[in-house]
Amino acid sequence: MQDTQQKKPLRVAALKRTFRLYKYVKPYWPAFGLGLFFLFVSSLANLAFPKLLGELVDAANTHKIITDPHEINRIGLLLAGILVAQGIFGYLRIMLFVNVTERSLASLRQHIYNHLIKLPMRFFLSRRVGELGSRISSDISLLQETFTTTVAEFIRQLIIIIGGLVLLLHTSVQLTLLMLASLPVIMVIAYFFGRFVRRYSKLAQQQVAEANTIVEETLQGILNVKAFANEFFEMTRYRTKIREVASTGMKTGKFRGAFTASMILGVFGAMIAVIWKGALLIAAGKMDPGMLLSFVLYSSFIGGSVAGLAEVYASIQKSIGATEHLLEILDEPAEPIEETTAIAAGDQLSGQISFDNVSFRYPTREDQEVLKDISFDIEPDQQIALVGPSGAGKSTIVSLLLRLYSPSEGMIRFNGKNAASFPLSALRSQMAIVPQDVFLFGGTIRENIAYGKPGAGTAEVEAAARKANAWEFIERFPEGLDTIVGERGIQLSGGQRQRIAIARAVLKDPRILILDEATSALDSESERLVQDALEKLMEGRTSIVIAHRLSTVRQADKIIVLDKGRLVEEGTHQELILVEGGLYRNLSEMQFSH
Ligand SMILES: Nc1ncnc2c1ncn2[C@@H]1O[C@H](COP(=O)(O)OP(=O)(O)OP(=O)(O)O)[C@@H](O)[C@H]1O
Repeated sequence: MQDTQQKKPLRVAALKRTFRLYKYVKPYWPAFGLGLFFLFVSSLANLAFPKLLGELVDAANTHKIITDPHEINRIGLLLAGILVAQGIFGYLRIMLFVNVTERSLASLRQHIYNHLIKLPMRFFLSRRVGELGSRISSDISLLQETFTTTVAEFIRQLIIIIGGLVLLLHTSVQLTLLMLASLPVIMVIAYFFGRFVRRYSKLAQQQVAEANTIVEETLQGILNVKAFANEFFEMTRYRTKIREVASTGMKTGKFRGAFTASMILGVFGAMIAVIWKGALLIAAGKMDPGMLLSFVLYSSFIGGSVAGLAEVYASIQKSIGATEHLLEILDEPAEPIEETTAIAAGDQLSGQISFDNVSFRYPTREDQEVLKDISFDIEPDQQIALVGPSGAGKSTIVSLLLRLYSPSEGMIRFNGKNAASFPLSALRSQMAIVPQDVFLFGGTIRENIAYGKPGAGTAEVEAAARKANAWEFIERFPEGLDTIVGERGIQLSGGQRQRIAIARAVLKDPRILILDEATSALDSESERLVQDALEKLMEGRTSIVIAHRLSTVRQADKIIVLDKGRLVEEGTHQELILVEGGLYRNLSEMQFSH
């Protein structure tokens, strides 16, 4: 008892949350309403059948000698008319519902994606990409089924059950009561099995998502899978998950089967009892055979609807699960990102940056202080190098600059003003990053370069490619700028990918440039081309280089040396190389000693 009391408000709350999604249907109310009307009319027409069929039989029966075929023909024609009307209404209803569903789902999909892409990095740190992707596709497909079929079925069945019951009572109160006596049994069965079906369906959804994650992750990292000869390892991993999915599915099947079978047993049991009683009434002259026929047909309609209602119930349970997943995403607070058209004069970056006593912990690992009390100043157009052993916190500094995260303590300033006071999009649109492992989209070279400035024309893209020393290899491809780079750019070499990323940054023309130097050495020719392009790119803007090879930082205006999250040294190459026992000096000696 206590258990149900605790559960009830939760269920109602879940249902209420599901109804929040109905706002996506709202704009299409007229079509939806018309669909409901057709549904209503065709369900009512459905209810006329048993009555008319009963009358048809009685028309034949009461006029024992064939004297008046007229009445029989009239009823027959009426039945045919209703049948045709029902077909037309059914067609219109389905068409309207599908239209409404498709449009509202498109808007829901768009809405969820728009929201997802604006979520802060913190959200993505604790989720797996494959799982999110599968949620968007499978949960929405589930809702699609609910919107198109389930809702309509639910309404149709309710009309048939209520209308049917009224007509049953009208035909024979005694038989109706007999029929209704079976209802409590059916309801108990529905409640009991429905709970299990819901529990296992949710589990199954989660397991399918996990299995999909394996597929997506291994396909994305196919190179690693092959290089490590881990195909069989992955097959086993997948097999384990798939078996779990199958076994959960089969468990659900058992309950669903038992559920449906007991429903059918209950319904047909009641039916037999009714026919038996009806036959006795006919024998006693208290009922016409046509009436019994109507009664049985109504009862079977109602029985069918009650059984169908169970399916609908299970399906609604499933879509509540799906809705909860989707709402979880929608309820995450997004970053305040807006489309930047023009940047306000006050938000224009001069290139001056300072870190004032910044400390930072990643939200997913609160106990580890990754940056400790970091302070430094960068003047406009300076070249800064961030140096330090692996894990020192160099990339974290860059993430904070991009405001992917906010400092736990202290403040970052641009133009002397708190970074948090700038609109996020204005800030990010004035920075560009050339990352260590360049990410290219699967389209053409042109699309990948133009990513730095969506809508850029061919001339602009070409100029950027030339500046980035990328034009010489693009030109050699038969398709030029329209060469497809392959999934994630695998059809290009490392040096070529980097130059495309540089061209992208050239096109963006940022005030602040961030370079994460590649650790993997390129051949000397590519290296020279990349280095030359970078130097051109750094001119006339503030640039921050995460340097892995110290040979490239000698020209820097300032080198910031980090170690285990602390700023340990700061100065030019000339200054730092003289610090006895200094980290920079040690690192350089190590690099140049072999
Ligand atoms: N998303 C994250 N969540 C939790 N901890 C992180 C995250 N990213 C990095 N760290 C931790 O923060 C510390 C600093 O990492 P960071 O990537 O800034 O170092 P780095 O100096 O750039 O190293 P490398 O030269 O190897 O790229 C490391 O101890 C790392 O484990």
